Amino acid sequence: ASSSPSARSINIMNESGRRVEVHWINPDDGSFVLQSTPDILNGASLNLNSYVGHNFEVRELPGKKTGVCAGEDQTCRVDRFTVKSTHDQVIIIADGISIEHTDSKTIANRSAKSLLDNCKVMAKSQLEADPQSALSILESMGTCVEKGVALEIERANEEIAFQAEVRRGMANLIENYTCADMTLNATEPKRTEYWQKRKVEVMIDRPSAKIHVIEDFLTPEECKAVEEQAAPLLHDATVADGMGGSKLTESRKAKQAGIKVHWDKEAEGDLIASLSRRVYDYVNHVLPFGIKENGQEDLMSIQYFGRGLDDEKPDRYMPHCDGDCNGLNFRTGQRMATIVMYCDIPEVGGQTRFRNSNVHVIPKKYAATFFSYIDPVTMKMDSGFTEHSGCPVLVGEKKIVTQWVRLGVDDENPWNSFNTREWWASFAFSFFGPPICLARSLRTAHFTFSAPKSCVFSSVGIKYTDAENQ
Ligand SMILES: O=C(O)CCC(=O)C(=O)O
Ligand SMILES: [Fe+2]
Repeated sequence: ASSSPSARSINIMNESGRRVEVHWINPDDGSFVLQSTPDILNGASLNLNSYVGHNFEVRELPGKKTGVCAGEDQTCRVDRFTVKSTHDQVIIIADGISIEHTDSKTIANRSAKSLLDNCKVMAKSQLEADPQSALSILESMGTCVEKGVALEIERANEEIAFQAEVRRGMANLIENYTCADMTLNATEPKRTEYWQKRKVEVMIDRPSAKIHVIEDFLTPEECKAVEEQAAPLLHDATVADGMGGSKLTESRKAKQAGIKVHWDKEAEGDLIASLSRRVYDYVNHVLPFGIKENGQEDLMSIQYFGRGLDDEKPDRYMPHCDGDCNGLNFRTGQRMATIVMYCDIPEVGGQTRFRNSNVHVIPKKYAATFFSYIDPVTMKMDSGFTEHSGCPVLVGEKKIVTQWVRLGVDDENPWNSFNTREWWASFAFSFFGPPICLARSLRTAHFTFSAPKSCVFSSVGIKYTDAENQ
């Protein structure tokens, strides 16, 4: 039951000075069902598992010695509450059996108020001591509030960091189990919307992290067009080996090919151009950036081939973020959204998993997973909720088309003029080039141009990665 989205765990605290009991009010017939055995003594609390919208009645009980209640004319006082949709609800039964319904918002308000009250007291006593000191009082009031707020934020950040670490640790542990669990159902959406008559399942909707699954995003014909253009260009997905070349990587095992979009043929209905247009239309439907195709990366055809259930090194894409997911500021020209479109679905494996969000997408033919990792208001990047993986493909083939979407690119500043931080660092090094890189670039003469910039200087922690390899 606790997995139902309307399930809420509520904490009832008795601060009334009296003994009370709590009844659930059955909406069908209005009958009362006692929830508290034994009675809740003053100072005690009760934890209830309930659902949003459920109603409860709190009743004062007669004193054990006096045999009567403390209300007017010895009446037993009652109050009611309804379970709200907020999480961490705390019901406080206060003096006079009056119910205070608190949650994270009211608790925050309360702590803000007490912070301010403390500062006011300080200011007041300062003012009494020296009525002429208004300006300096204003200053110390400001400092007082600032200190208090900073302390609160620091505490909250510490808590967030702690929780994130626990969450990451658990996600690491369960990655392989969840990919291997073929009985695991696709995650239930938070809500369903429609876009151009297509069903959109909203999986998470945070300011800096959104994940949508869109049905029938592309057509069989569009898939075929991409596949045909990809066929002669397919190559192993690689990352730089740090020695001036590239190598196969454990983190990403698949074939891929960049798919150029012929925008000049858009007007005549070119399939790939109209698919690409739809991608940008969707991005602009979700994000307020007015993204254009100019300067963006090509579409990417990625193909995973199953080699059987006991393949020890199956095609897969290990957990990664497509752009920055460090919670820091967006950097111009970098990726901030992705659409993964599913053309061919494997028989076993190949789910797209967002392990930190517990979002598990079982690909459907012609559907797409959209995710964005930027808060368009603060321009801060996601802090890991959109980290994702393509689970091992064991039986059958998985063919997807991915568009990594950047912000801040145009014809004059195309995506490959930005590249990553690491690229710039190693590019700078390529002019001075430590001996090992120079030697390498001489040895592989035909790679002289590209070799130096792929040098890895692990001793100084600089690594070359190109956009494709993220
Ligand atoms: O294969 C998948 O489901 C995920 C692909 C992916 O992560 C990407 O294309 O960036
Ligand atoms: Fe990815």
